[in-house]
Amino acid sequence: MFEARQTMASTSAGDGTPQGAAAGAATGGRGAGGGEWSWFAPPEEERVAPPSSPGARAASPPAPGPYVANPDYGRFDPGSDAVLIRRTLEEIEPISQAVTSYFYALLFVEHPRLRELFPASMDAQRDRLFRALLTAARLIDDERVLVEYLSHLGRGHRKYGTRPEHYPAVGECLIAALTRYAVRTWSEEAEAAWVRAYTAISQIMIDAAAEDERRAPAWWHAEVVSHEMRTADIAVITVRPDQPYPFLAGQYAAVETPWWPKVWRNYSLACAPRTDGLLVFHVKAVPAGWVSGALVHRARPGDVLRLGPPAGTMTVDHSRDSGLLCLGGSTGIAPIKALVEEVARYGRARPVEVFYGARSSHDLYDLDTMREMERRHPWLSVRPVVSEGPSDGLTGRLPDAVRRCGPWHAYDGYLSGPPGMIRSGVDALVGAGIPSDRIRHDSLDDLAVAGS
Ligand SMILES: NC(=O)C1=CN([C@@H]2O[C@H](COP(=O)(O)OP(=O)(O)OC[C@H]3O[C@@H](n4cnc5c(N)ncnc54)[C@H](OP(=O)(O)O)[C@@H]3O)[C@@H](O)[C@H]2O)C=CC1
Repeated sequence: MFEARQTMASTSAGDGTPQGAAAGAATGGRGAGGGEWSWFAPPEEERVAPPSSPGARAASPPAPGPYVANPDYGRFDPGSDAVLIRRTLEEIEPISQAVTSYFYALLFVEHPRLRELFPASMDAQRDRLFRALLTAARLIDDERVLVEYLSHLGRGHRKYGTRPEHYPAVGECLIAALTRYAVRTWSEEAEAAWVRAYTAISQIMIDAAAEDERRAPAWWHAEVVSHEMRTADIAVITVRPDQPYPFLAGQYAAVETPWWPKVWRNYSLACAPRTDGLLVFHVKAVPAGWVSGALVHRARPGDVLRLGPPAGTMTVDHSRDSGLLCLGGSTGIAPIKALVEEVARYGRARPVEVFYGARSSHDLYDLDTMREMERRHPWLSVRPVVSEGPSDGLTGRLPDAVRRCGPWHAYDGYLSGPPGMIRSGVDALVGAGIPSDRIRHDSLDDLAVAGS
């Protein structure tokens, strides 16, 4: 069903119950995996792959050529195929756990070598696959956004060691899982639509990865150079990447620690690009958080982390003159601080209003630094907001405090913090007259697993 022009082996999904499947698919435990949706994590041996060229560490050999489905299936039709695909997804959404468990079980039984590419615990991985499918299905008739999303996904998969020849195996097992569970909506037409869609999706991801490989490494090693505890559970961690890390202020990076291989989490960079090349992260250890706990309580200078490529669109648009209205909740102040540094670095004064929220004054762990920046930059105003206890600033919830000030219609909005804060913050900013296309924040789906 799925073929590749060059090196891809043809695979067969089989249609029976995979023996011992559950054992391979899920090992239990709390969610783990990357901070972005992923189907693959890197094989152990690739973690020490040497750079292929002085400038860029390529994780894999050149792509073996375009991946194509059997031409009998024809080209993907965004109109009629999208209808069939959405019908299938609606049917399996309530039983997505069973479908994805079966999918991974089948994948690991049919392709046991692929098991080693994934983290030990598959719980979060299962959710991620389904969310990626839902997102792709939702965007399927918006080609520009879909290509952007899948290209990002394809580039992000390089750090897991994903190769073009992995895609047919995934495709075969996905179709087999859908065949088994989407009993009401499955048909020959539905299957053909899924094959076409999956082929198109894979090709975009493969192409984006291959293009990215020509200009950037798949990951960076980064040595911890300082580790400063700011509260009992928040650390400010500075790292030195092994080669230049080109990013924009306001972006985030996936981080893997040596203690939880193949488990990646997204953290915002808390600085604008610096001349010394160092990067800063603010990390809060969340209860039972594998990566955040390790970064806060275990990491020390000299430890080496891995970083995925920078991502995120919460960046400063220097072609605009409008002010920046920034809401940072707790460690969400990290990218806001980067944005302030970026405005200062660029050298064109624009009003920047920062609302920095936390539960109590004690939790405003970076207020002194923000106040210091405020003293240096007349265009910057920093207002702390606490929801409990005494405050030398505003009290109440962050979005409510912003609503009470203003007017804000001439500002661009930037939000960073817990997903609930971002949702109600967006409502507050829209209510204050800022059009939604001038409001930036990271994807709420990415945030759902970030920081854990
Ligand atoms: N790029 C980004 O968007 C980044 C996001 N983060 C995220 O920030 C979070 C930090 O967590 P944590 O320290 O526990 O945050 P807290 O729960 O302590 O919340 C921080 C602030 O946000 C407010 N807030 C929380 N939920 C809501 C809501 N539903 N509506 C309105 N205001 C709300 C809090 O008010 P109250 O005390 O009243 O609840 C508080 O002022 C993590 O989820 C992390 O992933 C971190 C860094 C970057």
